[in-house]
Amino acid sequence: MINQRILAHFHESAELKARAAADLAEPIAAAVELMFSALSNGNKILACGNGGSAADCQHFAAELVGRFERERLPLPALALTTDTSIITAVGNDYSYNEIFSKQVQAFGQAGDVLLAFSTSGNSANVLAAIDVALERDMRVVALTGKGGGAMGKKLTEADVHICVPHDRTARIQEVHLLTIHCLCDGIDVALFGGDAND
Ligand SMILES: O=C(CO)[C@@H](O)[C@H](O)[C@H](O)[C@H](O)COP(=O)(O)O
Ligand SMILES: [Zn+2]
Repeated sequence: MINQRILAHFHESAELKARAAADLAEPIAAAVELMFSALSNGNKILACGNGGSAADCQHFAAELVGRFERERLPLPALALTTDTSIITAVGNDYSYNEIFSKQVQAFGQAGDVLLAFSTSGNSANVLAAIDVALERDMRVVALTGKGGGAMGKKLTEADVHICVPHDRTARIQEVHLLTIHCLCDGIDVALFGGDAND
């Protein structure tokens, strides 16, 4: 019984990844271009999301500040999910919906990129962060699922929407993680050309 369920998880995840590749290659490539151009201009990437997506933000920032597969200088990426003092103060004194938007107000500058994760596309604190980012002339790379929700409707032509074609949060998150690695690889290739494994 449990083995059947495990097999089903693996099959569903593999099937989604294979099916989504064709749809997502283009927006992921656009996101690499947008991020590389921002980094090349001295701008930075701020990342926000809740729960599993908070972990995705930290995973991405770690690979940019540390490294992905190749040695290189640290790149400026900041997860807005890690400072418990800021998160608890803003959550307590204002509202949980403002825990990311206040940080975008504090750290975001024109030309920076907001990497916004939400599997539903409907998390209010991520939506508020996008509002502030757009007000500040930042670009947004949105990783969503379930049709993109309210986030999909907020984005402009200058932003990038990577929407996983699935309705199950766990499956969407699994494709988001693969996407993070594609973004890191794309940035390394833009910096150095070729591929570490060529
Ligand atoms: O990791 C998971 C589920 O796999 C959860 O922690 C999940 O991230 C949380 O329920 C989030 O609050 C969902 O928010 P969102 O993806 O809809 O923005
Ligand atoms: Zn999860």
